[in-house]
Amino acid sequence: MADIVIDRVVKEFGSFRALQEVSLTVNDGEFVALLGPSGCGKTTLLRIIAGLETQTAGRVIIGGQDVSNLAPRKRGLAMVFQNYAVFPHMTVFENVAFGLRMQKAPQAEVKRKVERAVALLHIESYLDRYPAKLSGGQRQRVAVARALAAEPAVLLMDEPLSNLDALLRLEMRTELKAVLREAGTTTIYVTHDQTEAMGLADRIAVMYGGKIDQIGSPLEIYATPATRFVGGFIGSPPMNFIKVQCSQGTAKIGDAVLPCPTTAQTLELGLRGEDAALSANGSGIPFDVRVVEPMGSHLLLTGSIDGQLARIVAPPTAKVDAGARVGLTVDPARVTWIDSTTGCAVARP
Ligand SMILES: Nc1ncnc2c1ncn2[C@@H]1O[C@H](COP(=O)(O)OP(=O)(O)OP(=O)(O)O)[C@@H](O)[C@H]1O
Repeated sequence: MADIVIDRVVKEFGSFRALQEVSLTVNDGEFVALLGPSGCGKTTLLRIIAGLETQTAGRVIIGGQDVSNLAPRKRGLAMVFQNYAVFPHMTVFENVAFGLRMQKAPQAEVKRKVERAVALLHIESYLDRYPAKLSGGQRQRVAVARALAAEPAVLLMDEPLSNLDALLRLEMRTELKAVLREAGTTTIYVTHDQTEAMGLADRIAVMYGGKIDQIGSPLEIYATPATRFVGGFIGSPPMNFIKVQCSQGTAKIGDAVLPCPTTAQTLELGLRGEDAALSANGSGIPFDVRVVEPMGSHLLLTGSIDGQLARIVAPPTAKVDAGARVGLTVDPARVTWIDSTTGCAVARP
């Protein structure tokens, strides 16, 4: 079993607390993405799991063994980091074969596994080259191939696709998911790209300010964000937050009436742009359209609801002009209610 338990891990750099009692369990064979904005502590947490950084408090347990104080190479894991460290004095073939050679794998097996990994990463034509003669993206692919070839039980990755162009990135993402699933590799993957996290991960841990704000499946964190931060960070366009007056369990916005929770003093309506529909007769929540952007698959409408910024997604052929006031209908079962004071979601009524 290669499950990973992160138990109340704290990391301080001088007086700055980069991680605040982070706990997380990654099941055997599971793919968990650590997602969050720059500086939220993703890389620090990954480096602590790898043993490249020492935690101030807390424990890391891999496959039932407390590895908190073990050297990185004794933790039985493979890593791919952003700076794609490859050995400059080795050819691509020898770089990719490195882990297998360390395992003393027979030559035929080394050849077979290297061939499979390089084919996957589309670097088979560079096998005899040295890293100095490769582009940054190619070197990054060598680093990923090297980690995959050794078929590790645990794989840690920090933005491994960040230097690739958009199309290759999409292709690699799909391939990586297929390969890791097939191999049953337990993976922790750091990214600030929500599309990458949503596409790859079984579960996503959304981090903010040295803490995990929410952990859940991509659909869970999209449909039921636990905090204002998660709602605004996940989804495109980001969730809209509209301050509303709530009285006796109902909120009135224009001629729309929504049931609202009574457990919070001040509330914000969290509304996904794609969960609002243009009403046929202009009734519902009034939305003042300022800019219309035809995106091909949809129209992105930016404007305001009750003077507050909102972005709404409309069908590509909808007839909407900048400057118009339109009405929006929403399904009360699809909105999120946020307690303005705490920034946390409260249960729908
Ligand atoms: N060696 C260090 N000394 C002091 N502060 C550090 C050190 N390493 C990281 N930090 C701080 O800890 C916080 C978390 O850094 P970390 O690199 O984990 O963030 P991140 O979420 O991975 O960001 P990015 O996506 O930009 O890499 C940041 O505020 C960073 O400035």
